Amino acid sequence: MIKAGIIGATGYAGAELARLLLQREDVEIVWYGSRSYVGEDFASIYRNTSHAVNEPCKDDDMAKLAEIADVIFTATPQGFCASQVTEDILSKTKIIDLSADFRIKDVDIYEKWYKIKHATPQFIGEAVYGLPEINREKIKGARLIANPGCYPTCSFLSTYPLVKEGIIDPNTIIIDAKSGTSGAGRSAKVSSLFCEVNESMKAYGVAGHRHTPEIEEQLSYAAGKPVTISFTPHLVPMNRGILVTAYASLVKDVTTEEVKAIYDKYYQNEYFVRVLEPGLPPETRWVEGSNFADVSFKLDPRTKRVVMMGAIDNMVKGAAGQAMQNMNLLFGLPENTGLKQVPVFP
Ligand SMILES: NC(=O)C1=CN([C@@H]2O[C@H](COP(=O)(O)OP(=O)(O)OC[C@H]3O[C@@H](n4cnc5c(N)ncnc54)[C@H](OP(=O)(O)O)[C@@H]3O)[C@@H](O)[C@H]2O)C=CC1
Ligand SMILES: CC(=O)N[C@@H](CCC(=O)OP(=O)(O)O)C(=O)O
Repeated sequence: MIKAGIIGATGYAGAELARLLLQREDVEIVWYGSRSYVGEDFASIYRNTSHAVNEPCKDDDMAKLAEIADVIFTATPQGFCASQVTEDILSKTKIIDLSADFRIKDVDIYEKWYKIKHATPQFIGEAVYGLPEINREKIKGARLIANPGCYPTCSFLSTYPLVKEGIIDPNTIIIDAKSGTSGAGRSAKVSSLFCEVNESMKAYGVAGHRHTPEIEEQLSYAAGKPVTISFTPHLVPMNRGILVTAYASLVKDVTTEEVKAIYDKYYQNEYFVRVLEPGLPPETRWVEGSNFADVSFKLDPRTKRVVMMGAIDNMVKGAAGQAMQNMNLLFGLPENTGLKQVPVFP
């Protein structure tokens, strides 16, 4: 039995993780961590877990949790995990951090984009970027996993094969992304209110969203050289889902069949990445509630560009599902254990 603790269980990502972990016979959730609801029944906050959970929320004491948990998930705001982790904790348990604290290798870049001082930069080097499709072997032996951001997961999976194969000029990549409102978390903010979001759409974080350096870093590894991209996220009036439409200039003449063969080369053995027929646009509704990432592309000979597209559920492949995929790897289990859900529709 894997004993798992969730700090930040009362947030959207943490509660989604609890929902996924509760379906498993081989995992026991030993800690539902919270800031605001300590002592209150978790199932009274997330009533979808009534009859499945009979536990009060606990605090966010990572050191205490490390004494009893085989794995700790931190689904907490930026800065929390970095402020808590110690060598002692890492010697007793494994940490999967859903925040951005350990995703970016250059601490100066992290501090510049997140506008907070990193409390434990000594652990950044050993943290493994938890995108299993790319870093599977490294993840298996890690103590500290940096679970990727939702936009970076979808952006990277959509563009990676063509960057890796040198088919496109990576410095011409423009990523247009849309997210459902759950991506903004559960805490009260004017920008997340019903009347602010419903029946409207807007770009935000234009030319400055903090996921930009995370996407650039991962694409730079794939390209083998520094990559600078344009990334514009949009907030759309739906609960879940991320849709990416990315554009880049082709550097050689390629056919649709050749590009499809490249996507298949990288993803045909990936359970969670579904390469659609060329030109068939991914839709968020076909991945909702699942850990799947649907990707596709269309060549545009007129502009000599390719349009790369992807869809994920921000709460699952973009957060909790990917975290559980990483946990499976850490514990030597088949990667899709507990994650074979067919997407919900309608
Ligand atoms: N939502 C999403 O789609 C995704 C989120 N993430 C990341 O996951 C993390 C959680 O996001 P999300 O669930 O959306 O956020 P929420 O705002 O919904 O939840 C935040 C959680 O952290 C707790 N918390 C708040 N402040 C503190 C603090 N100072 N110290 C400790 N715990 C605290 C909250 O406790 P309480 O409410 O009990 O006070 C709550 O459980 C973030 O780092 C986010 O960037 C990553 C990918 C996707
Ligand atoms: C719609 C919305 O607001 N989305 C969030 C992304 C949340 C997330 O996954 O980002 P991190 O894990 O990197 O914090 C945002 O743009 O900040």
